[in-house]
Amino acid sequence: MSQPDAKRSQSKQGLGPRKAALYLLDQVTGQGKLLPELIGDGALAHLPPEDRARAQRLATQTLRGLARADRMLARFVNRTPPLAVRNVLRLCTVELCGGEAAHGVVNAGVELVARNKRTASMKGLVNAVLRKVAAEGPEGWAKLATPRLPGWLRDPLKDGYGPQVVAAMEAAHFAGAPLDITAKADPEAVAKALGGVVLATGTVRLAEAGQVSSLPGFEAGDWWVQDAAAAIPVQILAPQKGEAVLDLCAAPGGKTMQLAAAGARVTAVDASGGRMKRVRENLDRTGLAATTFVADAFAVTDGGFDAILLDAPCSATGTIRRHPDLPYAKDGSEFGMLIDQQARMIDHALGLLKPGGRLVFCTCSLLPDEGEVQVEEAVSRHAGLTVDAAALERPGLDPNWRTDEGGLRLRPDYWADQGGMDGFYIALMRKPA
Ligand SMILES: C[S@@+](CC[C@H](N)C(=O)[O-])C[C@H]1O[C@@H](n2cnc3c(N)ncnc32)[C@H](O)[C@@H]1O
Repeated sequence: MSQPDAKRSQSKQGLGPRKAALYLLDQVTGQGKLLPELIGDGALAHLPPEDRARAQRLATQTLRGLARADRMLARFVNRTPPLAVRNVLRLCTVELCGGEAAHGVVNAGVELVARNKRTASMKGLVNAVLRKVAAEGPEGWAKLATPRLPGWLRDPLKDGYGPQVVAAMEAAHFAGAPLDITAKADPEAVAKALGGVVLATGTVRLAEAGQVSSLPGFEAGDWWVQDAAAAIPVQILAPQKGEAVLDLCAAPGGKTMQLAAAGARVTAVDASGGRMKRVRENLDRTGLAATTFVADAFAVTDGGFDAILLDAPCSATGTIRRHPDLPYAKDGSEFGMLIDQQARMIDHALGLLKPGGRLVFCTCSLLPDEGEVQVEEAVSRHAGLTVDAAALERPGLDPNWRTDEGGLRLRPDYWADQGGMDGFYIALMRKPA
């Protein structure tokens, strides 16, 4: 077969997207890589747009259902096969149990294993196992337990919240997430144009999204994608027109745009040049203004800001609904470094505030050590520093979400009947005048 013919035949069988999805799965589960990194590095660049979207969807769905797929496969496989074969079985199990036609999926699974010299000898096993999975189908799948988080994350979360809350978080992770949007000016008008609903905090939510860049108002810069929880830190900071606000870890810029849209004079800093490029593109698209710098936060020495937003680098464990790769790519070994860096960033940010200035510290983490504990400890390190719990009295923010030290704890299992929200921690601190 000539090369173009071979490509056409692969695409017809759906092998191209599945092969690419498998590459992503192997890299996440075997090499600890994150999907956005892999995709950013061009892992899917060789595919046409439709196949690219399908590959990404397959990898994401497989990771979201991975623990459940393993549970089903354990009934039909005696000895754990090598990772490359296991991932073919997982991918096909998720497809079969999602209602895909058995014939095509089983054939594709066998073909994928057969094409690889290292796994070809296992095609008989794959065929036999996938036929059994196909017989179970969506009904058998629905009877299995909700996928659990791996122990490195489940254990600290159980310590922080108890087993019932962790189970509710896991159910929210498994349910996935809708598309959330922040309107530059008019949420009602954006919701009407996109067929979405306006949530109590002002975020526009769409149940079905499709291609984001082709939605009405994207090109015109009327809105940007931002989880409902991620939109709350700037609401709590409540930037005023003309205030000098520093966004210390700004990329890709969702919060920078909120600050600019409120009329603040925004300085946006991020250590990553590549990510800061996205901030500039986002500002250009939305016609909003901010001064941008690529710099380490600790290298920023010009202070006197009215307010600072510190959306600190963290474990990102609050974003698993949207990033099911995270539990499999990470292992918790970064926690200590991140917690130490967050504390130092809080101290540095306080030095850049004018007397009486406000600092919002937030992380998209579920770990109290990256939230509640950071603020408690900051207050004990800095005489006169206060936490302003009154700043949390805002539309849509349930008083039950408040924490003892005066912050706000958001969890993926909140608003479960409306599609959930990312996990976040947010607190507004005031420097003494
Ligand atoms: C949670 S993300 C920020 C998200 C952003 N605020 C938004 O709403 O779009 C954390 C950011 O911190 C940046 N970062 C990590 N270490 C940094 C440092 N030492 N100085 C400045 N930025 C840093 C990362 O590049 C990343 O973009």
